[in-house]
Amino acid sequence: MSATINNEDEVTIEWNLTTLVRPGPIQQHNDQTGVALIVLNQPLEKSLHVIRTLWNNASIRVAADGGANAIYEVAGQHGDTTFDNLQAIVGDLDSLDPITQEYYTSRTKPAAIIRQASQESTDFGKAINYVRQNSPAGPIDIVAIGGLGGRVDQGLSQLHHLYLFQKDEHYKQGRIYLFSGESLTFLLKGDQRKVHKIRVRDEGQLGEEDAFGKHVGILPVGEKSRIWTKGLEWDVQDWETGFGGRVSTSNHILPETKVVEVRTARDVLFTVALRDGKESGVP
Ligand SMILES: Nc1ncnc2c1ncn2[C@@H]1O[C@H](COP(=O)(O)OP(=O)(O)OP(=O)(O)O)[C@@H](O)[C@H]1O
Ligand SMILES: Cc1ncc(C[n+]2csc(CCO)c2C)c(N)n1
Repeated sequence: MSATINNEDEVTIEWNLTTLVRPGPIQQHNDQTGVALIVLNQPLEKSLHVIRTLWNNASIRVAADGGANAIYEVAGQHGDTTFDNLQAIVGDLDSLDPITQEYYTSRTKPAAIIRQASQESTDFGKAINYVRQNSPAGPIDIVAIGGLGGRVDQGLSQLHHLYLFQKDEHYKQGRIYLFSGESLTFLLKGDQRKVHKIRVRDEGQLGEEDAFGKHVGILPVGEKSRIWTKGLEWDVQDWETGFGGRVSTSNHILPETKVVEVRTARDVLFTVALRDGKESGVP
């Protein structure tokens, strides 16, 4: 996942989504392997299969406060040791269950308990800062396991964190992906000279091997934008989008598309569905 300058005017930003969700090392934007995982406090059982893959692919694994309860409830308390190598629990710790804390601090490699009492930032924010301060090899991409189906303020705040922690136009501090049950969401930095090339299928991949479904949304959450797309059923050119105006939801990746291309004047959220087994992955 990298950025290359094509000519004076055009920059390609590559997003290799397929490496995130298949077993094996993940290639990051800076060509290093590994990714940091942050677990938020949302039910995990519906997407446990993908979460296990993400967990095994990660090099740093952190729970934001009550996120540790969520992993204990789906695994530890049932004798499933998949998540026992949790590295740290970070937050104000008002949600951390004492049984969860006892469990993760008594593993062979105990989790660190990092209490930050501030009531001015969320546990998600504290966890992002912790990861960024504890990645010795430099900037690291983060996958946050959340869920937008809980409280609306918390759900919108999860999206807000994608903006808050990715102010740099070149994602110099690392990219952040939000995995929320049925979809993967990330921030496309706005600049008409940038082409975001989003790989959703590998070359030669057959439809039944697809990790992603066909549904795509492009959401101008912060401000209005103009967008251009290639590879979707309803491609648009210089299309104004804004809340209260038009937004692109339920667009479809075409069956022959391996890489979706998006240009956007301003920052927008791109969201792609995970294949759920019922969906074929092709329209
Ligand atoms: N009901 C919810 N709906 C959606 N996301 C949630 C919800 N509860 C918690 N989260 C997410 O999980 C993180 C850790 O949650 P935690 O268990 O500490 O809840 P909290 O103490 O209410 O969160 P915070 O203190 O960050 O507001 C939060 O920062 C938030 O991103
Ligand atoms: C205007 C304003 N609104 C809400 C909070 C409270 N708050 C913000 S983040 C957070 C969670 C800490 O874990 C809490 C309680 C505030 N400080 N300022």
